[in-house]
Amino acid sequence: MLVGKLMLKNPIKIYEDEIVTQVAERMQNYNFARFPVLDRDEMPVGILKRKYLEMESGDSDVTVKDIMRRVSDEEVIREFEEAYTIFNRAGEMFFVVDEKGRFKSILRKRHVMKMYFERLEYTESNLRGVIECVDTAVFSVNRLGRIVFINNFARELLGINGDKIEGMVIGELIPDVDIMEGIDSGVDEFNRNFDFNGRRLVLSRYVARSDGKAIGAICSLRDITRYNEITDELALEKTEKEVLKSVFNTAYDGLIVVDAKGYITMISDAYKSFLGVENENVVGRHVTEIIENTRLHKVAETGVPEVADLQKIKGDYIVASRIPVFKNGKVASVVGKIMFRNIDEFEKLYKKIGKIEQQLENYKDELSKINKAKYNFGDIVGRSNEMKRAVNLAKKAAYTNSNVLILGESGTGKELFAHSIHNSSARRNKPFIKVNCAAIPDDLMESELFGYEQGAFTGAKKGGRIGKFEVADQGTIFLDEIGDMPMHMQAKLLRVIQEREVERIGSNKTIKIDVRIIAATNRNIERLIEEKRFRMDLYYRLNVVTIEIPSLRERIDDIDLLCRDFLEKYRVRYYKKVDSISESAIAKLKKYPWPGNVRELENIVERAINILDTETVIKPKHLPSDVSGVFDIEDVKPLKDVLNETEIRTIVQCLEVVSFNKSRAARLLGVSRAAFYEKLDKYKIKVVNKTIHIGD
Ligand SMILES: Nc1ncnc2c1ncn2[C@@H]1O[C@H](COP(=O)(O)OP(=O)(O)OP(=O)(O)O)[C@@H](O)[C@H]1O
Repeated sequence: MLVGKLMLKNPIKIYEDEIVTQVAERMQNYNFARFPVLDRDEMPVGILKRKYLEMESGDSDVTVKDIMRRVSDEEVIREFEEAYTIFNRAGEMFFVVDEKGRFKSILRKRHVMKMYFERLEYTESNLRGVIECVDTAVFSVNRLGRIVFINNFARELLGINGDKIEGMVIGELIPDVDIMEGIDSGVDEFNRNFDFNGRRLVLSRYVARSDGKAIGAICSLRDITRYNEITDELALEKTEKEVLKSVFNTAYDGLIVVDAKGYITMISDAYKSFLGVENENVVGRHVTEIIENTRLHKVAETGVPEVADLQKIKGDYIVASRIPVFKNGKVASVVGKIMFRNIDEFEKLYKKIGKIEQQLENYKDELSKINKAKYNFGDIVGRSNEMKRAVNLAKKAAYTNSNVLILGESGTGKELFAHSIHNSSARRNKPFIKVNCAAIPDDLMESELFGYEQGAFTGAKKGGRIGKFEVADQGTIFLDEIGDMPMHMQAKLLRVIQEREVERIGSNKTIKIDVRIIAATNRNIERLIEEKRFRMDLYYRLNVVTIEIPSLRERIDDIDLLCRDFLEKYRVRYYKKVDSISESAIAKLKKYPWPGNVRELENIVERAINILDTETVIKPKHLPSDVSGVFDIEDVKPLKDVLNETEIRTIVQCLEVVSFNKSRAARLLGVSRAAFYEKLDKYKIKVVNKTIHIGD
């Protein structure tokens, strides 16, 4: 502050030659202790104390000069000097003079001090405000390391609060760092990193001095924990950007990125060379300058993606996709991609996809044919009461959703019933899945029925596999030979029936399923339960409806009907002229005990039709000798042939029973797999599409 600003506006002046009594009278109304005295050239000459004025009352010729004290040089100050310079001078009142030394006014030390103090106060409060506002922790300590001032940011960072912080020793708050170290040498210190309560802080210390001596320190602390994290993130982002850049440039197809206004920000080398601008710097140019018929800038405006759009560039059609990229709800950029450089390539691919789709449809058709039930109740031949009862019960069961258990000897038509029930039920248009429990090795049964996830076990197929229950969803699953199901699988099956959900092997997700179960067995299931080889609880779940199919022995009268049916079936199949079966042949058939039931009868009729030559009526001689009991001289065959025929028949029957599972057939026949294959080869027995062919 300059003196001129702080001096009195209207100073009182007394001249040295004035008569004291007159001056005393004039000064009566002014309550000042001292008055400035000037000569008549307006130059300061002395200081007159009021006390002296009052003491001189009667003498009329005493002048001011006689009683004043002479002014010293120290008491004179120029108007453009700094006012604080008076603090080091003696005296309370100072003469302010112009550059020629002429009196301008007076300056009182008290007044100047007050002004400076107010200004200091103002500055300090401003400073505190600023320090509170900065997002840096700031605190100051005295020489002893006690906190003098600390801003809120620092309190927060150091995790301290309360009024008593000022005065605390900083070394107790931050024990790991000696903030006062080297303070006496007056050295400032910058960016000392240290860890504090799991955060990374940076300390800077400025030494506060007075008269060249350290009197304390002002410190700032910055938390760079997040900064360090950001640095790491940035490094990662940089790597990702590099990867993106190289992907961009190695992509076979053309790639381009434009900003929200359509200016190119990235373009792949492949696209540049396609456009013939490989040697130009096109980044930063508007896309319309570089690409013919482009719509990238339009997509930037509309924000609507365009996929597989035809675009003509240099006379060629290309297929382009334009995908907008949004940031905060606005288009930030658009990525353009030429999917195929030439429409011919696209067409080729399109045709290829078309072919694959067609194949897929064919496979789907095949699959639904495989998963379809073939037979209906109309295919079940039988007039006997037992049979009629079984069919009626099956028809009633078809209308419900209940599980069905079909019991009957081998070849009695259990599968035929299962198909018919499904085809008459509301599920008829949904899958019918047959599982032969006897033909699946124990260790594969779970994956076969419930499927597995990719990587569930060594050898598991990529992508996993769907189980039969899932395939049968909404439809029917036919569990044939249920009596052969291993105990551990019975427990799992029971859970599926109760929970109505399956869990693939290797998965912890359950899949809801809606499947009707029809189970069948030719085994005496009650005995299996007694022998603890079949779970009673599962049995009760399955036999909600039990259909018992009579053996052929029990319905001998149906033999005529069945024979007529099979005759018709194989006559058509083999293009043979066959009229009928003779009464005597029927009589023979009715006497036979039929261990193989209807399947055996069907095989015998088929065989008979095959061996008919010119005759058109099947006679006893066309039946196997164990059926006909007829043994003519013509029937006598070399033992070798008989053995061969028996082997062929046994192998064929066995294969049929085990649903053509060769390993199981070999096991049942008690021969090694290799020996079984030799036999198949010897007799030229082949299994094609679940049908047995004998001969070349
Ligand atoms: N009542 C019937 N009417 C017409 N054909 C029948 C009849 N019963 C069985 N068949 C025929 O007999 C053959 C065997 O029938 P199916 O496979 O249904 O018997 P299955 O009891 O399931 O035998 P397995 O217990 O050996 O599996 C089939 O070709 C089937 O068409």
